[in-house]
Amino acid sequence: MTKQVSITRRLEFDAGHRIPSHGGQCRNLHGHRYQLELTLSGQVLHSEGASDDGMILDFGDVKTLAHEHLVSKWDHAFLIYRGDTALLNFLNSMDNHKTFVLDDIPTVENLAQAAFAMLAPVFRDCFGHQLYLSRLVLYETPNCWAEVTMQAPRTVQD
Ligand SMILES: Nc1nc2c(c(=O)[nH]1)N=C([C@H](O)[C@H](O)COP(=O)(O)OP(=O)(O)OP(=O)(O)O)CN2
Ligand SMILES: [Zn+2]
Repeated sequence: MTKQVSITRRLEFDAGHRIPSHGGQCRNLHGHRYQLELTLSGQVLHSEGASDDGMILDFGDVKTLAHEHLVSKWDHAFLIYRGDTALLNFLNSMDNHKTFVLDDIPTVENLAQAAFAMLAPVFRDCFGHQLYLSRLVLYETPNCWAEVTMQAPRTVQD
């Protein structure tokens, strides 16, 4: 059996959303402080004297990349389904409103999948390290979350 090593970095951001078809409270405009956990799996670098010796990827680089490719786009934005047209038209009528349009309703399941699609290519073998995004967990509240996992690509398994 092959040993697998992983690291996890947690990030947080605030965003607004609504689930337009929801039968309960969630159809109302509201927001969450989302918590994101990114787990990266791969080879631990052995390069004596290098800044990232002994690491899969420097936690600082995980944060920088996640911020650039996801958190900066979603933090303090309203995450809206493109089919939620009345609200989308209203948000578009506001000067410089930060709105992020999604192809699916912004449930935590769909947001986690969208985040995974945005981040997986960013971390795949980044900086020439053999690594990949193996798990993403998105907490909508302390009690509610969704998780996306991915098996090792062949190059990392072998
Ligand atoms: N499967 C899903 N169910 C619900 C989602 C979702 O994205 N996926 N979203 C919501 C609401 O938007 C909200 O995020 C959760 O609200 P709630 O159930 O009230 O969660 P709390 O943690 O605040 O509940 P407490 O009972 O106060 O702990 C609803 N459902
Ligand atoms: Zn919500």
